[in-house]
Amino acid sequence: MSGPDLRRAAAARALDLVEPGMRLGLGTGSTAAAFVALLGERVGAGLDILGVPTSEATRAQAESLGIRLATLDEQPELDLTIDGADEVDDQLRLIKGGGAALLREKIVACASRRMVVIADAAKHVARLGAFPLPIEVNPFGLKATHRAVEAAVAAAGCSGAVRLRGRPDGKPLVTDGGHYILDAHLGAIPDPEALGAALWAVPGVVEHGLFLGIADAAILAAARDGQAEVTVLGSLA
Ligand SMILES: O=C(CO)[C@H](O)[C@H](O)COP(=O)(O)O
Repeated sequence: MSGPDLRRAAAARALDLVEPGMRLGLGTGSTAAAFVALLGERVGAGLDILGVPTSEATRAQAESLGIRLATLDEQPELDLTIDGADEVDDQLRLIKGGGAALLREKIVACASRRMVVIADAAKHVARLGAFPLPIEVNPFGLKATHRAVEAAVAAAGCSGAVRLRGRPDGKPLVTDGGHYILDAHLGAIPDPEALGAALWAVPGVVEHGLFLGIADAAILAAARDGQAEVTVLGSLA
């Protein structure tokens, strides 16, 4: 059972939540892409839904599959967002932004009545922080913001390096919104709420990848006896 099989199993369970006429937030990343691919098949078979993508990559994929799309300005209230995550804990707190789409992902998730995470069960952790926390920042005054983020991280009881995310050509990665990403390599985040609040207080921080109190449920797929076993954290109702 491979990673793509598990991602597809979680995505297939999420597809059961989709009803005709729904306005859907479409996440970003390989697991969200598995969901969009399955959704595209259903749309091809006649399902009518409206999607709001969380990145240009998801927009391109959904368009290629014939999924009807809108912007969040055209459709500011959504029924359901399905998205992946980099980590999820028992309280449905998430780290997101490994794919650099955290800003649009958080805006879209918060505009949705429900957000459901789909992921390989390996993303389910006892404590957040092994995955580097993405922090989206304005390019203006990067050095000052970088220092202030380091101080905020320390004030929230965390330690570790904060690094500017680069591209393979060595230049900084630029998000769909024209910002940079600082990745905080913390190992563990003892108090995610305190860290989120501390990061929010830093001028230049546009958004951080802690999704706290946003997800309603997580669909997690693990391999068991050669099959994908799906478990649910929270409620899908
Ligand atoms: O937050 C994200 C993108 O910004 C993704 O949802 C997250 O990185 C998980 O991606 P994948 O499903 O490829 O593991």
